[in-house]
Amino acid sequence: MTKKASTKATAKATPKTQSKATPKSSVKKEAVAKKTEKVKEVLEDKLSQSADETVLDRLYTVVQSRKGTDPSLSHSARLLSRGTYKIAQKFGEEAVECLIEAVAGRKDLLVGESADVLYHLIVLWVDAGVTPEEVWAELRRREGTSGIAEKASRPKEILSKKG
Ligand SMILES: N=c1c2ncn([C@@H]3O[C@H](COP(=O)(O)OP(=O)(O)OP(=O)(O)O)[C@@H](O)[C@H]3O)c2ncn1[C@@H]1O[C@H](COP(=O)(O)O)[C@@H](O)[C@H]1O
Repeated sequence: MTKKASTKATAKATPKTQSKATPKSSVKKEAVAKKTEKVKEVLEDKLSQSADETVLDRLYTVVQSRKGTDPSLSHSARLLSRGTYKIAQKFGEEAVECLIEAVAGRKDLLVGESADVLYHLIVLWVDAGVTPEEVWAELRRREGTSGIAEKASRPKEILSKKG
C-alpha cells in the first residue's frame, strides 16, 4: 500500500517535474553562460591591464638599476648623470615629437614616439624619486570619477586662476 502510493506519487511527479524543469534549467544554463562570459571579459581586461603595468614596472626597475653606473654603457645612466634639467628637456622633446605624429595622423610613428615618451617619463620618475606604484595608486584613485565632474567639484578660485 505504502509502496504503491509512493510509486504513484513518483509517476505523477515525474512528468510535472520534467515539463517544468526543462525550460527552467535551460534558462539557468543561459544565465550561467552569460555570467561565465562576463567573468571571462573582466579577467581578460584585468590581465591585459596588469601586463601593461608589468612592462612599465620592469622598465622602471632597469632604469633605476642604471643610476650611478657607467654612462658609456647605458643611455639611462648617461641621462641620469646629466641632471634634472636635461632629463626634463629630453622628456619635453619626446612629448613634442609624439604630439607632432598625433597631429599629422601618423599612427605607426605615434606608437614609437609614445614608447619614447614613456621611457623618458620613467627616467624623470627615477630622477625625482617617484615610484610607478605611486602613479598607479593615483590612477586607481581616479578610476570611476568623470573628469567633467571632478573639474566641476574644484574650488572656484582654482578654476578662475587657471582660466
Ligand atoms: N626604452 C628605451 C629607450 N628609448 C629610447 N632610448 C634611447 O634614447 C636615445 C635617444 O637619442 P637622442 O639622440 O634623441 O638623445 P641623446 O642621445 O640623449 O642626444 P642629445 O639630445 O643629448 O643630443 C637613443 O640612444 C635611444 O636608444 C632608450 N634607451 C633605453 N630604453 C630602455 O631602457 C633600458 C635600459 O637601457 P640602457 O640604460 O641604455 O642600458 C633598455 O633595455 C630599454 O628597455
